[in-house]
Amino acid sequence: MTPTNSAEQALEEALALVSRTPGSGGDDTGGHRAVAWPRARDVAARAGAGVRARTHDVPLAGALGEVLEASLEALTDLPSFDTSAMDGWAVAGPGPWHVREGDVLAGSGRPEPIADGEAVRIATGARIPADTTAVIRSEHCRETGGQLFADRPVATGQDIRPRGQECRSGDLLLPAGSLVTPAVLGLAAAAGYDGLTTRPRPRVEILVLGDELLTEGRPHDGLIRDALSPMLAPWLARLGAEVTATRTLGDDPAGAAALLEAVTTSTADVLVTTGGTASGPVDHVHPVLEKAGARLLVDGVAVRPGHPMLLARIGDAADGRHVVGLPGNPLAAVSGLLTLAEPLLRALAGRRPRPRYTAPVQGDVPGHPYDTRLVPVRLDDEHAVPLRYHGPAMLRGVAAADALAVVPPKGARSGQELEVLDLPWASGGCFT
Ligand SMILES: Nc1nc2c(c(=O)[nH]1)N[C@H]1C(S)=C(S)[C@@H](COP(=O)(O)OP(=O)(O)OC[C@H]3O[C@@H](n4cnc5c(N)ncnc54)[C@H](O)[C@@H]3O)O[C@H]1N2
Ligand code: MOO
Repeated sequence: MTPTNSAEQALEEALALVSRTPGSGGDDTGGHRAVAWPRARDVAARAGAGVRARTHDVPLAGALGEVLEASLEALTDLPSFDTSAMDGWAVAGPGPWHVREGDVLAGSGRPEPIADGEAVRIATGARIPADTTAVIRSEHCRETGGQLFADRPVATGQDIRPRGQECRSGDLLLPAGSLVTPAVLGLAAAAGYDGLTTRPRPRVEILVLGDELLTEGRPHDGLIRDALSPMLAPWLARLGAEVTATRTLGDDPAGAAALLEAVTTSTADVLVTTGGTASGPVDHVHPVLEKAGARLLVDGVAVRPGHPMLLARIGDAADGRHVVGLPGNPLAAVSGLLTLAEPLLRALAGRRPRPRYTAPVQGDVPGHPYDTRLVPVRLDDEHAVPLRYHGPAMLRGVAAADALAVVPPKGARSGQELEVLDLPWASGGCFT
């Protein structure tokens, strides 16, 4: 073919540079370049950790799901004044007490000091009048004839939360590196913060490759619905990414040129591509990466499904951007998300690796001779229960799943403990 425009010319040049095809996935080993599944995750995590950290100052609500760049130190004592822990009466000295008119309410100014032998009605959260010796809950006393009588012994200091009980101004509340959860937002607000300094979410651009993809209606005439665009943006957001765009590119030269353009000029921290990772006639990902001077960090993983997945870096380790190439088969793409995208994004966001855990599998699970398998499972109280419809092109199993079980090469016996990768919505691990 003679290139007819610059896009085609760029593609021709890219293809001319290719000296190899990706790991020949049709063989039993997943191709000689395939790395073991645990190593692929490790490489992805290290790649993310090697990138120079960015920080930003955000209003509290914007920090949810991000990681604290600096330690969180209290800007105030907590509580910041002596506080009533109950609705009832502030009293001074031994009873019975003479009832003073007026209520001491939460949020009001400094109350008058209380005289010895006096009681004043007080609300939970109100400032304790000076010289108060105890608070008596309303259900533990009676008021008659302007006098207050306690129904039970009164201990000095009872139901008073003293200033600084939880922390003093300047105390370390949380170390740098902590994940900002809803509870952390609450604590930060209580401690006087309006905003936080955090690591921003990694920005991700999604490029869905394929000529056969429909964006609406039913499949027809050899065309199929694009199952990945609707799935990937929310999934990546649950993994902690800020998804800047999802674009669909054709398998034609213009699509390849657009891919090259995105790989070389995108401002996203991570480009996630789908499809085009294998060795078909229009599988452009490898040639385009080569043309862009990308360095392949992972080129095929010994995992089923998903073995043609790849991870590449554009630029140097500290300031570079990454490309995660997900295979086009939808469950294979999920496998790539959990194998490469998740550890990479966690590390870029400054988050710790996810805690590992295992569950005993229900029933024998066949294995691949050499490769790890990721199998959709439901989690009941005791077991990981493998689901049907786990073929590379199927989403039916994973859509009903809580997690993917990691089945080692050669399979697992019933009851064997398998590592379990929670799906983000099942574990609630990210707050988006
Ligand atoms: N000769 C070989 N052929 C293939 C190999 C191999 O090793 N040697 N590996 C197979 C495996 S395994 C996978 S996985 C796929 C990976 O293919 P690509 O990443 O190049 O993806 P495509 O060829 O573009 O598509 C594969 C498959 O997925 C469907 N697809 C693609 N995008 C979408 C989407 N957005 N929504 C729904 N379905 C999508 C596409 O129609 C194809 O059916 O390669 C095998 N071949
Ligand atoms: O490995 Mo492919 O990823 O089986 O679908």
